Order: sequence, then C-alpha cells, then structure tokens
Amino acid sequence: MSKRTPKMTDSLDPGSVFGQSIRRLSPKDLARNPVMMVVGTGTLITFLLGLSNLAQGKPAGLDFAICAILLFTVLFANGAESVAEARGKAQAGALRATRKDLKARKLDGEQYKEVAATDLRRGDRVLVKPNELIPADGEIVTGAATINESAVTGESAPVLREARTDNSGVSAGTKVLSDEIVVEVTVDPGNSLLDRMIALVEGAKRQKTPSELALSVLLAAMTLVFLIVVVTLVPFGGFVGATPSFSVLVALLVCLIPTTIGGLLPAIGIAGMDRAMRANVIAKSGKAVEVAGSIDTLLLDKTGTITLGDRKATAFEAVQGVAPGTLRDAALLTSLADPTPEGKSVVALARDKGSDAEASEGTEFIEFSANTRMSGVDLPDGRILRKGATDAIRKFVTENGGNYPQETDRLVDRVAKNGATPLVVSEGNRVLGVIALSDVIKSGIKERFAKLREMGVKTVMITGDNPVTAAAIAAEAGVDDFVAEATPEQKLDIIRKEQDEGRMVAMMGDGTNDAPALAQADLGLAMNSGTQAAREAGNMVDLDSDPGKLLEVVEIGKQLLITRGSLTTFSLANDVAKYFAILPALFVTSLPALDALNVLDLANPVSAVLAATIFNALIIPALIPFALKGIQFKPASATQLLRRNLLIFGLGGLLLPFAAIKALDLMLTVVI
Ligand SMILES: Nc1ncnc2c1ncn2[C@@H]1O[C@H](COP(=O)(O)OP(=O)(O)OP(=O)(O)O)[C@@H](O)[C@H]1O
Ligand SMILES: [K+]
Ligand SMILES: [Mg+2]
Repeated sequence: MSKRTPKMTDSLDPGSVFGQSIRRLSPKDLARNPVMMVVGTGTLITFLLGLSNLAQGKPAGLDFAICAILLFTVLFANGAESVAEARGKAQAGALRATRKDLKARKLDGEQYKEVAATDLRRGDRVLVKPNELIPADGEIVTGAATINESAVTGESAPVLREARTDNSGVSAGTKVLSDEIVVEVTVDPGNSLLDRMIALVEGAKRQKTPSELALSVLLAAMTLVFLIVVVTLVPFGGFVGATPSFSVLVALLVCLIPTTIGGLLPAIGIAGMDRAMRANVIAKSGKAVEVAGSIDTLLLDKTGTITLGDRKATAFEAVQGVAPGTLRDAALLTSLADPTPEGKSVVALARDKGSDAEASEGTEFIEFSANTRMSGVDLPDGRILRKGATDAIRKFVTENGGNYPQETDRLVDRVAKNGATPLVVSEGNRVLGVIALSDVIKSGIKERFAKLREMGVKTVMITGDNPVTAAAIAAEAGVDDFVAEATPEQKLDIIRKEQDEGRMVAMMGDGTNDAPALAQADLGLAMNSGTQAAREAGNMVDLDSDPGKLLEVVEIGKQLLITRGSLTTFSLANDVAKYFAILPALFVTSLPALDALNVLDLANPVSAVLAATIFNALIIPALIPFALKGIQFKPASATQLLRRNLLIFGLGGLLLPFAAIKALDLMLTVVI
C-alpha cells in the first residue's frame, strides 16, 4: 500500500508549539478541561500566597516553587495538545499543498471561462483536459478518463474514473492522463474533506467524542471529590494541632487529581485522527475513529470491494434450441444503452463475435437499477429483451407466463462456480442463454480478513449477485459469511438487525446504492473513488479506495481506545504514591505516628512535597510520545488486551512514582 513519507517531526516548530501552550493558558481554554482548570487556579493562588507572605516579611520560597511547578504542569498539558495538533496540521497541509493555485475551466452551457479553483462552488461544472489537474473535489458527469491520483494517495499507477459508475469520484489536485471529462464540483471552497478534517484537528472546533466526554466527567468528579477531601483536611489538621501551609494543600490537591490523563486526553484523541490521516483515511469526526476500535461486524459488498469490480463479459452460453447468434445479438441490444462497465463489455464481446445488430428507431431502453437488477430494451417490433440477475429474470419470465428451463440453472451454475457473475438473457417470456461476467478478487484480501478475525471482527459479504457466485467468491476471499441476492433495503435491514443485537457494524462501499447502508452503519467507510452520495453518507473516506483499509482503521481505533485506557490506568495508579509522599509530610510534625506512612523515607516535608509535584508535572511530557504514537498494539481480543494493559500500566503506574519521587527527593536535598 502506498504511503506518503511522513515528515511530521521535521515540520514540528517548537516555537509555535510553545506559543500555543502559552495561549492555551487563557481561562476560556482552561475551562474546557476541569482538571487543568484546577491546576491553573492553584497556580494563581500559590502565586498570590507567595506575594502576601513576601509583603508580610514571611518566607515565600515554597509558595513560589509550588506555583512554578504547577504552571509547568499546565504548560506541559497544553504542550501535549499543541504537539498533537501541529502534527495533524502538517499532515493535512501536505495533502492540501497539492490543491493550491489550481485553475479551472468553468462551463456555462457550451462555453467555458477560466476561473481560479477557489471561485468554484458546489454544483459548478468544469471541463478538464488531458494532462491537467482536476481543480476541485467532484464527480465525473460526462466521459471517462485515466487519472493519476498520486497527489492524494501517493500511488502513481493510473486509475480509471467514469461518469455514471460507482467510480465517478475525483479529487482536487489529481491529474487527468487521458481523455476530456466534465466534472461536477461537489464541495464549496473550504468545505472539502481535508478542510473539515483540519477543522477537527484544530482545538477550538474540536468536539469531544461521547466516550471522551464520559471520561472527562469522571475525571471532573474525581477532582471534586479530592477537592472536598483536601478542604476537610484543614479543620482536621487544626484539630490535631497541625497547620499545613495553604500552598502545600494546593500541591497535595494537584497531586491527587488525575492531572496526567486530564492533560493527555485531548492529545490522544487528536493523535488518533492524525494516524487515520496518515493511513490516507479522512475521518469526519473523532467519534468515527473511536467507533472503529469497537467494531464487531464488517459488511462488504462484493463487486468493486472484494473483487476488482471491472467485470467483463467473457462468454455467451445459449440454451438448447437457441442459435448462438440470436443470444449474441439479443445480449448486444440489451446493452446498447447500458452505461455500466458490465453493459459496455457485453457490447464489446458481441461486436467481437461479429454482431452487427443496431437499435432501430423507437427502441425504448430500460436502465439497470439495483432494485430490478435487470436492464434491456423494448423494441418497436414488440420484442422485449432483458438481461439481469438469475432470480430477477426467472421472476420476469414466469410472471409473463413463460417457463424457466432447468438447463438455465446448469449454465448459471457453471459460470457461477468460477466466481463469475451470470446474467440471464431473455426475449419475451423465453430464456435465450447466459452471459458470463468475469471478475478478479483483489490480492491479499484473504490475509486481511484473517487478521480481522483474530481481532474478533466478523466479515460478511453482501451482494446482489446469485448465491453460487457469492459462495465461490466468499470461499476464495475467506469471509466468515455471505448474503446473496440482496437489495439495497436488505443491506440496510441486515445492518439494523446486527445493531439491534448489540453489535457495532462497519460498512465499506462505493456505490449510490450503498449510501443508505453507509449512513446507517456505525462506521461507514466510503471509497474516495465512489459516488458523491456514498462519500457523503460515510463518516470516513478512504483516499486509496482500498477495502483492505478497514483493517488499518480498526487497528487505529483499537489503538486509540487502548492508549486512552492504559494511560488512564497509569494516571490513577500514579496518584497513590504521591499520597504516600505528601500526607506524612503534611502532618509529621504534629502526628509523629504518621511517619510510619513515610515509606519512602523522604528527607523532609518540603522536599517531599516538591518531589511529588515535580514528578506530577514531568510525567506528562514523559508520556506524550505514548499518547501520540499510541501504545504498541497486537491483534488480540479485547479481554486479553485489557488484562495485559492492567498489569503493565496499573502495576507500572503504582511502582514507578515511588522510585521517581525518591530519586527527585534525593536530588532536591542536594540542591536545597
Ligand atoms: N448492467 C446490468 N444489467 C443487468 N443486470 C445487471 C447489470 N449489472 C449488474 N446486474 C445484475 O444485478 C446484480 C446486482 O448488481 P448490483 O451492482 O446492484 O450489485 P450489488 O448489490 O452492488 O452487489 P455487488 O456489488 O456485491 O455485486 C448483479 O449481480 C447482476 O446479476
Ligand atoms: K495528579
Ligand atoms: Mg456494488
């Protein structure tokens, strides 16, 4: 798979990250994060206490020291978010750079005039000639062309995009290689997928995802509980004759509240979207990435998703008593006005085999639809010719009083057993024979489905094709299950049923007939090559139009969830050690018995408090790489992963601070 070479770290500007972190100290920004709001308030309070002590000629060193450490705690948390944002923007910027300064030939009837791409609006039509760049995201409405999409996908092999097919979607900045096309612009300036993604990465516009929100509420609640605990310590302290300084109480509070995860939470979410973007997937919301991590069932359509989708007619098989020429000519006539790749290839094969049939005047064309699954012609001489899916033609023929010869099933089976799609051809209520449409399974797809299975994701192929073809392709591709002869409504019903049974469903698709399913699925991954309807319905778009991408998306989602879970565990476990460091320090002078709690044997109360708060601040930048890169991830079931992470991050989070705080305490005794 193609990847743009990542240059994220090169483009990280430390100056701007620092500037951002300072700007985020504004009360408005802090208010978005209750935990950091408390730390920010603590910074202010200890600063004022220091000033007041100074004014009264009392020692103020400890107040100012705590104030400085708390300030850095907030700055580090802000920095984590800024670094994550900067990476996302750099990535998006690299993609967006390709679409600067594009020119367009905007059509006005037959005429066109040259305009800047930035002046194009949704609904405008532009003419694009060979060797020119497509000026805006859109859909081909006339013509077909080979296109180099390397600007968007990094992959330079040309791809075919064609009007009125499921491959009509084109992107700004990609290059037309052959042929002239007319593209209908589908986005207003500033509203492209990329623009929307960048807006998501940028702090102000980012919405918290539901589980982020739930976790934030939990963290805020814990903060409140610890605030109450610390406040009640004051009268308690007074009762036993200890009067801890107010600054030390603030330090204690900050150490107890979940600052680590509170500080890293936004960065973890942004990093998830950034990782998706690096995999050439544009997520329309942070929630989409998160949902990807909890997918139970993946539904895929067959043609174009599991197979290459370039179905070509390879043979005509007439039933007994029908001359091969009759079938050939009928097949041709049913396809003359059929714009689908299938239809065109039938025309090509029939012409190849010497057919010179032409549509006479007054011929009525019946277009293919996903619901009828037939196409054809009503000729002026009264003949009614159809081609279509096996069950559709059987129904059509028998409803018109004809009989459906057994032999058809044999022909159909022979074609279908090889994984090809049989189209049955009929004249009136008589079956003429079968057209074989061959298709090829995409390479490497079986391995990917196997990996998804390891992660506990069930794959189901849903196709409008007949059961025999479906079974052949399903076996070859290694999907867990398949549904054949499905209409678009049935696709929707299957998704709803899975959802009603409590499963999270992902759907990949490219066609307009996939759009309802893409919208209904919890994760709708649309292919960028697909129709505008599909791209709009999904909550993610794959720029590479590669169905195997779902595997990566699921991994990215799982990694996001695991990273967040692990760092939360670590953060909460961490606070225990700080408790042991600070509590004895607070009361040891008045309650010598509390020295038993001083398991760390810290030098003195001042250094104990400072060591704990310094550790509390430093752990945030120390964990930024984990938050951004994500915790290492191997395919495994959720419970296995949970057990492993609880062990590492729970136990690690519990023990590490004891060692670190002791070390800091030793260093401080040298300095102080
Ligand atoms: N141009 C056509 N004319 C007549 N029948 C067609 C044509 N194209 C496809 N069919 C028939 O209609 C069936 C359904 O086609 P459709 O493209 O809706 O499939 P689908 O539901 O998207 O599933 P998949 O993409 O997995 O095949 C095909 O399997 C084929 O039998
Ligand atoms: K803390
Ligand atoms: Mg399809």
